Amino acid sequence: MKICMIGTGYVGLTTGTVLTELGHEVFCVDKDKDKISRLNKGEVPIHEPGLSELIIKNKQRNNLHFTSDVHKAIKECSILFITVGTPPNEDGSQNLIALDEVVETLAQTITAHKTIIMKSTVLPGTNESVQETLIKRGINHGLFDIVSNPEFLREGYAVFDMMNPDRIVIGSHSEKSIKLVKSLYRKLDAPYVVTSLTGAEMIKYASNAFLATKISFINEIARICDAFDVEITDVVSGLATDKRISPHFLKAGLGYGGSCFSKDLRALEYTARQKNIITDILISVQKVNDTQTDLYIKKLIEKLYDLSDKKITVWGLSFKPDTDDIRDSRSLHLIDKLIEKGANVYAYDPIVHLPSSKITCHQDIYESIKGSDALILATEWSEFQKVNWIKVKDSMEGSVIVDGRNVIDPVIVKKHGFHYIGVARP
Ligand SMILES: NC(=O)c1ccc[n+]([C@@H]2O[C@H](COP(=O)([O-])OP(=O)(O)OC[C@H]3O[C@@H](n4cnc5c(N)ncnc54)[C@H](O)[C@@H]3O)[C@@H](O)[C@H]2O)c1
Ligand SMILES: O=c1ccn([C@@H]2O[C@H](COP(=O)(O)OP(=O)(O)O[C@H]3O[C@H](CO)[C@@H](O)[C@H](O)[C@H]3O)[C@@H](O)[C@H]2O)c(=O)[nH]1
Repeated sequence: MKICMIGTGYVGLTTGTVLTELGHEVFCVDKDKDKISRLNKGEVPIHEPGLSELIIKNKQRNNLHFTSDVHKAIKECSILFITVGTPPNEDGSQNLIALDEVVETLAQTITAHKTIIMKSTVLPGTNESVQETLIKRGINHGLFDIVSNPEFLREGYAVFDMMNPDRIVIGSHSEKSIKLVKSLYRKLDAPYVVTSLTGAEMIKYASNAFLATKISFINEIARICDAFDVEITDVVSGLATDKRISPHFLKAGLGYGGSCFSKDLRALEYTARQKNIITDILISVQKVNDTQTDLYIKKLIEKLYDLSDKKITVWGLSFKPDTDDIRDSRSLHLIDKLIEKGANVYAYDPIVHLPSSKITCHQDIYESIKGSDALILATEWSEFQKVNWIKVKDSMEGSVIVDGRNVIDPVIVKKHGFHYIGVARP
């Protein structure tokens, strides 16, 4: 089947590429001409394990194309995916500028039947309003169907998650469209959840809200554990064996970052408020997350007394390992707070190099800790677990390590003379 992917970002590029792997022909479109030109030259604009290999393979097979000619791509294909960004506005509401642009393009272009599949995360009611707009703009109701097909991939595992989804959610009342979407994914082994347009939209928000709640829950429990000198990892082991709880998403740390959780929780809270629903749980989840980095700044101050003019090294800038994405990264929040306190911040990340005048970014991990008073591990790249701690200790001026992700073995670093501060790890 011929598919047009409108928006070639983390989701669009991965979805488009995986769909070619499933046997379809895909035209990935983006209004960012530079991105399209880089992709056509063979450059992959994002870091996502396994993605480049699949792009190269499917470009060679001539079933993956990159273009900025959206009108032509829409005309060419009867299946259109929408994968543009839906970032937050200041007040938490959803910024739909990109989606509105796409709808306008659709209104100008559609002359033959299209199945429009919404993969961008949009609030309940958005797909119905897209439908109404197209009709108002003169597109006959019989010329298109809208399906909500939210995406659940995690960055860093995007290809794996798309190939091995836990479920495929389809929101539609049209039997024909439901059949069509199922046929797109027929090679995947996953259960389908078929519901209404708004039902599918809501499933996406409820999933992210639940996952973020698990993280803030365990971070709150970690705060209590810390006060009682209880090891959080023991508590999690005890919780994880209960099948009703599950072992996943219970890693205490600096909190959740990334382009989705904070944005989606704020949008859900905002839209609920429009209906006079006060989302006490969602508000608390965000409050815990927003204050989580402060706890570790406080612990650092307790050790170093004053951060002004101290040299602090931060390892990890991306919001999680195996991605170059720094959107809402906890590491960057932490760095801002360190700078506010007068610290000189040095950083190292295996992929991300920030051209910032506020911090010094090193390309070599050992260079980054030379003369440092303290080291903070903010993102758990696997490289950090293989470092030579003797070399690190010799290079540093001080001996404090803040392990914001609980991945360093405290026994080993203490043996090398470090003062270890983990997340509820007495
Ligand atoms: N990133 C994730 O892990 C993830 C996972 C699931 C769902 N989502 C959702 O998917 C959507 C996309 O997220 P993303 O991270 O891929 O965003 P992104 O910012 O990486 O990519 C969006 C792309 O759309 C392009 N674009 C904007 N307006 C356009 C237009 N009018 N025509 C063509 N292209 C246009 C942008 O140039 C950009 O390349 C969001 O709604 C997000 O919430 C993201
Ligand atoms: O136990 C955990 C798990 C995650 N995190 C943090 O939570 C954030 C988000 O991690 P993760 O969910 O793995 O990455 P995302 O790529 O943001 O994926 C989330 O957001 C996507 C966008 O909506 C959804 O598609 C995914 O299902 C959902 O997991 C990161 O900062 C992690 O460090 C923790 O602190 N503790």
